[in-house]
Amino acid sequence: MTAGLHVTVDGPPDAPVLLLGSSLGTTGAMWQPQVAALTERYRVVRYDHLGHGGSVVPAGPYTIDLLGRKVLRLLDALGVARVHYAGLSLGGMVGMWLAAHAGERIDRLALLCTSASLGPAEGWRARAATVRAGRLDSIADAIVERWFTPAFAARNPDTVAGYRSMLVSTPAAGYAGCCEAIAAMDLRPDLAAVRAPTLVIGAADDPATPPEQAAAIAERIPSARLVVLDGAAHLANVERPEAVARLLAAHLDPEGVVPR
Ligand SMILES: O=C(O)CC1=CCC(=O)O1
Repeated sequence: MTAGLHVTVDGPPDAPVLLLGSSLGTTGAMWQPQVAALTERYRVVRYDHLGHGGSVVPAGPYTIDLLGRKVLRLLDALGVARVHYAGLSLGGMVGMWLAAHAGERIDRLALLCTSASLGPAEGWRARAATVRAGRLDSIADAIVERWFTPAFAARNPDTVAGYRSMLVSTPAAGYAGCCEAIAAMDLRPDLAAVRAPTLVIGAADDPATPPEQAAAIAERIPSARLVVLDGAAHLANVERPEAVARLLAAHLDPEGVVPR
């Protein structure tokens, strides 16, 4: 645990740091499909959001600002001045906040299956209340159904079960606190301040943060490029592991060799 956040670090110690932020109800383990490819060139640091995985669990509600400031404290504690950052969904929301509010710390940015404003707020507050009442398990199937396409889920029942298990292991206060952060979030006015070269990845079959949300982010960030992946729902890095690894590698090092 560093600065209250659980981190997993892989890759060469002297390589540039790539910080990975995961989605609501997952941990840094969510990024496992990309770790082998990305550690060829980067020191890959995966952190668990506040209230998730092995990180500390304050009572909440949280805000995106609070989640972002925790990441800045993490970078300070790790002694890292500047990083590349890739985040999926909630991880992307924190990434937008970091790039807008601490742009000097973010080199290149990748935002996957995320949104700058994800209403309706009442829905997120109702989900937080359900989870605070101890009923995350009762809504887990409906949540996970949006993470994977039906075809992928039919072919990979064990993978889906593993992610469901990650979801229901999330501390209730942490999950609810992050739902409340999303309810209160509007990052749209911040996006014009993002200076980092940015890759925005949407997924054609993502019902949680549909590709229109990715397009809306890319329109507002001055140096953004948009890619929409087909054959994937919300956890596009799990359904399209090689495609996501290649897109990230090419974006982070445009002059470099893209992994096979
Ligand atoms: O799990 C969901 O409901 C979809 C989602 C929204 C933000 C996030 O990180 O995941």
